[in-house]
Amino acid sequence: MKVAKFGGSSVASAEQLRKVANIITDDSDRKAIVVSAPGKRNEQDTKVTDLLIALGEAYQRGESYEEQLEQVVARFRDITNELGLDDNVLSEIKEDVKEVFASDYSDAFKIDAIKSIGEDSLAKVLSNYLKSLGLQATYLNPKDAGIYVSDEPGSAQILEESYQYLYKLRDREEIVVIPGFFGYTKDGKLVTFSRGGSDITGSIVAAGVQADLYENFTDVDSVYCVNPNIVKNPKEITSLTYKEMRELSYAGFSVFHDEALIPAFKASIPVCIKNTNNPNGLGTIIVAQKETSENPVVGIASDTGFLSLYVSKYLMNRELGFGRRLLNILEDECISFEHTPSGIDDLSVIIRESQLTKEKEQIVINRIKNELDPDTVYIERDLALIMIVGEGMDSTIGIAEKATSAFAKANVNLEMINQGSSEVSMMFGVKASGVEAAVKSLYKEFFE
Ligand SMILES: Nc1ncnc2c1ncn2[C@@H]1O[C@H](COP(=O)(O)OP(=O)(O)O)[C@@H](O)[C@H]1O
Ligand SMILES: N[C@@H](CC(=O)OP(=O)(O)O)C(=O)O
Repeated sequence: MKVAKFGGSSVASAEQLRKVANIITDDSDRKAIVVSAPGKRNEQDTKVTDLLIALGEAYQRGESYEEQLEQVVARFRDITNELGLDDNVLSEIKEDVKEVFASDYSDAFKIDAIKSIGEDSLAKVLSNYLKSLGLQATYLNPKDAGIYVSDEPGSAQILEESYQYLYKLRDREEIVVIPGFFGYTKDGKLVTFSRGGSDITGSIVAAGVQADLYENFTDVDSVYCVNPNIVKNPKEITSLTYKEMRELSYAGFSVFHDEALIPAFKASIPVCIKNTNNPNGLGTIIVAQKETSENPVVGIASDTGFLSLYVSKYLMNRELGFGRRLLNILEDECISFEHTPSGIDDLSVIIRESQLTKEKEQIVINRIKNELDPDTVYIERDLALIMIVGEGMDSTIGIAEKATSAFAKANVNLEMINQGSSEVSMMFGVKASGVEAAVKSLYKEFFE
């Protein structure tokens, strides 16, 4: 049994859904289908999820959301009209929106319920389309599938008990079409995963049914060794390990959600990234172990939107608990952090900028000054992280030298270097303005 997940670009229009249906009918093992909301039909288009988020924000501002609602309905009307399907889903969307806003849930849960309408509606449309083609298919809501999650709106975590319910899907004769991106708490509240979370649903379903393969269909032929939006026509990756993909997707390979690997990894299920527009291509297979290749580096990922909280104090290393108290302040202020490179008398905390708003920044700085009495404390924003990844790196000499020389050739200053204890990756912090030049230079150094 295979689980096939189709991302937003694969379900963006009737034309794309015809391709999806062909892929499903091409392989009778593709019995569990997970779908995202319709994505962009072209560069200028807007993802349905982004339209729904705008609708929710208008509601929160107390403004009319009719325009956004009509845009969402129009996206589905185009699809149902072109595929010759009934348009019940259009009135259901309007009903769902009305019901959500009339509920007594808090705004956070209301927004999650609104965000989920894209996936939920598309899953209904796809199952209707498959049935119109004569296939035995059924829409299955995540609640009925048994996808139970924590009540953390916008960043749900799967509850382990879900897997026992999902296993029962193996007994179904028909193809089940499950909306990605969300699940339900045990007391029935709808909660979404973080953005891009339909990848997570696919992995959870694959682990639940103990699939032979989790196929993730997107709009590129494979995972490339660098973001194709930075380096044109980069080399393809034919295979990589879960650990390598986890590090690369954490550090910016948005082709696959960085939390989506965990369920498949735990259940030892291979993942294959394929292109809906070229489904017979080999794609990229993600497995537990692979043959070491002659190039110890498999990929170079980069992501912007980070900041560094820098604290220095003479004899910091002699002050027991200094680091813990600093991190406690962040925890108190509900700020998660990414990395903490440190020196003898100083400590940097790398944080995603979205975590530290300007108002929170002043609160944190004042608390550090009052509670830790540092010599200096300041925040440096507009940082980017670059990750060089490869299982073979830990036994290869000279990787750091090649990397630092690539930065020098690009005339990009290094703000930070951090070698992951796993030795599968090496991380560099640079100013966001230099990230593209640095990545291009690193690609030249390691892949050309
Ligand atoms: N290393 C990479 N390899 C392939 N694609 C990448 C990589 N890094 C970023 N991407 C981007 O990820 C996109 C696919 O992810 P996404 O937009 O989420 O697709 P989907 O709509 O299928 O979910 C590609 O179109 C590409 O622009
Ligand atoms: N539609 C949701 C979930 C998702 O996974 O989308 P996509 O498969 O298009 O990345 C989002 O935009 O976050």
